[in-house]
Amino acid sequence: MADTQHSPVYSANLSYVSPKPESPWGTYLAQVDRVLPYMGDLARWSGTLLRPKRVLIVDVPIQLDSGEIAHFEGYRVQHSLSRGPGKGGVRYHPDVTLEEVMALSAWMTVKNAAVNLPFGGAKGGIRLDPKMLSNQELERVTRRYTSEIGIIIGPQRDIPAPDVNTNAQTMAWMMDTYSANVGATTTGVVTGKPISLGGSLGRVKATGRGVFVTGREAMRRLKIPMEGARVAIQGFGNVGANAAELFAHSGAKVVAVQDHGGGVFNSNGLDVAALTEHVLTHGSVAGFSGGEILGLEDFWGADVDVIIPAALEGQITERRAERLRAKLVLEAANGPTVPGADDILASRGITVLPDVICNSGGVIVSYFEWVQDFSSFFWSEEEINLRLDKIITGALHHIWATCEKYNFSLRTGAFVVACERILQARNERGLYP
Ligand SMILES: NC(=O)C1=CN([C@@H]2O[C@H](COP(=O)(O)OP(=O)(O)OC[C@H]3O[C@@H](n4cnc5c(N)ncnc54)[C@H](O)[C@@H]3O)[C@@H](O)[C@H]2O)C=CC1
Ligand SMILES: O=C(O)CCC(=O)C(=O)O
Repeated sequence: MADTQHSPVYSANLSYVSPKPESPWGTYLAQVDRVLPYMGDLARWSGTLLRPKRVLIVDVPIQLDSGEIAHFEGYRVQHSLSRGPGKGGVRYHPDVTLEEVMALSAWMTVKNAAVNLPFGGAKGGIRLDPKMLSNQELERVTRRYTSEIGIIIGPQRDIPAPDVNTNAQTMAWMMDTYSANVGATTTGVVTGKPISLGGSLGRVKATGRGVFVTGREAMRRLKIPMEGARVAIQGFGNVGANAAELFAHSGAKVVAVQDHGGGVFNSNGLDVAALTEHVLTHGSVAGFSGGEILGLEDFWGADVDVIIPAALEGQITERRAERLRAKLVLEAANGPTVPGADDILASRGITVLPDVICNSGGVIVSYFEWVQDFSSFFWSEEEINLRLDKIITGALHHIWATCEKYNFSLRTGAFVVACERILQARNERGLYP
């Protein structure tokens, strides 16, 4: 499956960002560029994809434990509201920028449409290093950020969720602050909450589960046996660790893992449960005694069948794409592959299962949580996992069939299916006044 080289033609020339081709927003533009020629008359709405609907930058001041006042820059971007309320996570990271959040929100729009959820796309973030803040400081920053973005979020407007360095506790603080500000307990304003506050069973593991389920289906199609398959994973947080557990449980061998602190390798397969325990106590896979040290770049050249980037954007560069030995890349992270690397992987016959389908398990179960909160009727974990499996495999097989029919890469096929739905909705809504 292949298509043409990436060279952005369409650009919205926004005054507030100047993306580089390999930056997250530049990557997103190159991906859209590739599908607009297939949109027919709907392409007249291309600006809907190339411009975020709403961009909010907020100053988040808090008092530190020392008594000092600190200011953090926060963002909430609603890329599209054409198919429903905004939906997408909130990231805490020292490298968060407006441009990154724009790209992440746009990928949410595409993801939600690719799996046909009734949402637009949004994302938020605060530029901070959570390791440098106490739990009390994190709570203060979360509550103040929620109040600042409170003017644009809400259960029918835009529903945040966890992403990198945020979790169920962060969502509980957000839900409580929003509820206090509007004067009513509003569980549906965020998803990924603790179960006791209207959270859904299965949400914590949902993204990793979706990566495993889509990976399993892709492996079947590519005739890569699960039993004994060698797997490498970058990122051992919520997504990477849960995906690792499911692959190991199904007979695959997780031989290489890398996180922000270092890498570990064991050709017989790492003990995933012991590694998870090690990360809980030490904060990183570094120093794990059940494997050898694996160098930063050696991770990308590891002899594996499947490689799973589950950390940050832009990790599979052109140089790393030349080194990869895997047959299949499962994009658990958002935007892990730069456009030039996509072309190299395609020319080397390496299949890339794109983020917008591969990591959609999280937002699918967030959708279930939102629905359960509205009806105050909660489902069993078994029911949730079955419904997740059905939606994600149905979406994957539809996209795969589209790719086979038109000779698209899986990324282009997923974008074609999703963008058609987004632009169709926009077209049918029309312009007002
Ligand atoms: N949490 C969720 O439900 C969803 C997350 N994602 C995406 O999955 C990815 C991971 O998210 P989470 O697991 O939630 O975050 P997390 O905060 O739980 O874990 C992040 C992991 O990435 C590692 N990491 C950070 N910088 C790194 C670097 N420079 N090199 C190697 N590893 C590095 C960290 O050590 C950690 O293991 C992100 O791209 C996120 O946007 C996508 C869909 C949903
Ligand atoms: O669960 C959600 O609403 C969004 C998760 C997310 O941020 C993502 O899929 O990248």
